[in-house]
Amino acid sequence: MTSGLRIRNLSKNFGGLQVARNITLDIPTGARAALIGPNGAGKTTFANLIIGALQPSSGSIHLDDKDISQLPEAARVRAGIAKTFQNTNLFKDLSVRDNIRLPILEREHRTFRFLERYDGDAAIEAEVEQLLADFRLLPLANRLVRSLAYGQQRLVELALTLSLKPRILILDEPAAGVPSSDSHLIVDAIKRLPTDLSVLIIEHDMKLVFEVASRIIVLVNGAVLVEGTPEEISRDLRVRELYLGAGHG
Ligand SMILES: Nc1ncnc2c1ncn2[C@@H]1O[C@H](COP(=O)(O)OP(=O)(O)OP(=O)(O)O)[C@@H](O)[C@H]1O
Repeated sequence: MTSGLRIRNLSKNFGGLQVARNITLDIPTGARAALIGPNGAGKTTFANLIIGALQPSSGSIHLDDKDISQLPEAARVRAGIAKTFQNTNLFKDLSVRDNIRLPILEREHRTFRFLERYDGDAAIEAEVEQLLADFRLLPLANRLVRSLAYGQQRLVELALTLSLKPRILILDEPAAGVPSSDSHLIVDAIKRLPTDLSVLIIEHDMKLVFEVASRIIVLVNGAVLVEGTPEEISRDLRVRELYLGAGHG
């Protein structure tokens, strides 16, 4: 049995436009992989194929030897594949703690009415407090999300995603919009993610990529140009050409 994500000959066409070309990749359990490439290379499309927001034109995706290629998005979340919540999913006028509690209640199929007091459940509350602690959010737990700095809001998104208990986590531009003075918050949080979680980071910020990734996949025109360790990638002449040329993505 192969543990982790196994992608074979994955292709996607939009009409005549081929945006994923025969992508073959393994993302083993515990991997810290980054997907980089110029604008329009197909990174978001690839992430959407993995989470099931898009169905492939051909090829397969296996998670621990289970073929998930045809599963819809919700079933893939249940199988353990999650992409970070986007800022728009946060309830800005609720506290950080309430925001983190909501997806856990939803996961546990508990009903929660906004205007009623939630009477608590020890196991759920313990999980909420653990996530707050894991993401160093305890000092901010009672603050309204609206009042947080953007980088702190992105940490709340990460904590929310972890409440889904994923096995594969896709971070789509986790530092986008975060001022460089706060990007260490994101880097530190990624470094502290559970070691048995596989992480795929799609990111334009090369400094962040080189700080957290142990494998880098370079996508160009929907195809894998090269895959390797950060050292191999930084030495690769084709990658250097790509990034020294115009259209740095
Ligand atoms: N739903 C769609 N229909 C048609 N073409 C699409 C669709 N979604 C994406 N594309 C095209 O697929 C190509 C890859 O886009 P994609 O957004 O995946 O690239 P990307 O590498 O994520 O780019 P960026 O770094 O700019 O976010 C682009 O040419 C884009 O215009």
